[in-house]
Amino acid sequence: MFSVKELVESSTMNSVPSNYICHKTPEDFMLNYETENIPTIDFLQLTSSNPNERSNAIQQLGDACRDWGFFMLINHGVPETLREKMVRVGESFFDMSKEEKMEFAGEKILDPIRYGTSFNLMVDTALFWRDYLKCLVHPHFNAPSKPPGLRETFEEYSRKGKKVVEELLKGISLSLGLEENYIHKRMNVELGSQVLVINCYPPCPKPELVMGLPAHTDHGLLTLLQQNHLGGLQIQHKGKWIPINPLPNSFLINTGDHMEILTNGKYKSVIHRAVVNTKGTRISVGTAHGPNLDTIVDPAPELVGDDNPALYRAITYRDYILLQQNNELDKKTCLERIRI
Ligand SMILES: O=C(O)CCC(=O)C(=O)O
Ligand SMILES: [Fe+2]
Repeated sequence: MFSVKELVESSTMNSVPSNYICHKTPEDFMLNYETENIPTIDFLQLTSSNPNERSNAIQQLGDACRDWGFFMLINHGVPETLREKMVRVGESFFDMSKEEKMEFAGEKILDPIRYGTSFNLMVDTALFWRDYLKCLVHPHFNAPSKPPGLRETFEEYSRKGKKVVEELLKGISLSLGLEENYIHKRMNVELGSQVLVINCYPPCPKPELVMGLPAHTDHGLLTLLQQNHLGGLQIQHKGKWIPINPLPNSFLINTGDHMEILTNGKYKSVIHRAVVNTKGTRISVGTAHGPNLDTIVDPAPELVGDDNPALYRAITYRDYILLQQNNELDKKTCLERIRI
C-alpha cells in the first residue's frame, strides 16, 4: 500500500499521478456560498431544565434534521483542549514510519483497527487523496498502542462524544413525537457501534483534479466531525455544494443513513464530500455513532402508515456496512440498494 502522505513526501510533485485523477462534471465545481442559514443547535438549550427553552431547541433540531441533515453544535461541553489533542495525536499517528503504521493495516472491513488509504482499494476505480485510521471504539474500545498518548486521548474523546450523541438522540426522538429513549432502545445504542476515523488529506498540487472523499452519505445515526485549521467539507443542499466553515469550537453533525431508514425518509442522510487544498495537511476527526452491529434496522412502525409506506427493507447494521464498503462510492447513496 502506498499512502498519499508517502507519495507527497517522496517527491516534489507538480502534478498528480493519473490513478488519482477523478472524473468531474461542471456541477461538481458549482459552489453555493450562502451559508448564513446553516442550522446551529445550542447543546445547553437542548439539555436545559427550562421546558420552554428545551422544547424550542428540540424543534430547531427536528427542523435541522428534516431540512438539512446537518447542523453545527455549539456549547457541547467537550473541552477544546481535548479536541485539539485529538487532532495532534491523529497527526502524530500519520507521522510514524510506514512500518509502524502498517502494523495497524487490518485486512477486513470490520477489523476493529484499520489504517489505510483512499476508500476501499478493492473497489476504487480512482484513488482518493486521503489516508485514514479507523477504530471501533464502542461497544469495545480498540485503538493502536502507539504513538504514546493516543489510546488515552481516543478513549476520553469517544466517551465524551457518545454522551453528546445520546442527548441528541433523545432530542431527535422527541422531535419525531416519540418517547425520549425511543431511538436509544430500538437501535440498542447501549451496545451501539461507534467508529472513530481520523482522515489525513496531505496538500495536493492540483486539488481540482482529485477528491479527498467523493460524494457519499455516512452509515449510522449521527456523525460528529471536527477538523484542524483547514476547511474542506462540503455538503449538498438543494442540489448545490456548500463549503462549510465551522463556528469556533463547534462540532459539525450530520444525520446518517440509519436515521433516514428509521424515520422512513423524514430525516434525510446528507450527501457530503471532502476536497483538498495546496496549502497544508488537513486533518478531520469523525465519529460515526450507529446501532449495535446485530440490530435489524427498518422504518419505525410509528412513522409508517397507509399513505406513508415503508421505503426501506430491513437489514442488520453489520450487513449494511458491508454493502456500503464493498461498493464503489459512486455519488449515489447506499440507501438506493435497500430501497423498496
Ligand atoms: O473530512 C471530512 O470533512 C469528511 C470526512 C467524511 O465524510 C467521512 O469520514 O465520512
Ligand atoms: Fe462522511
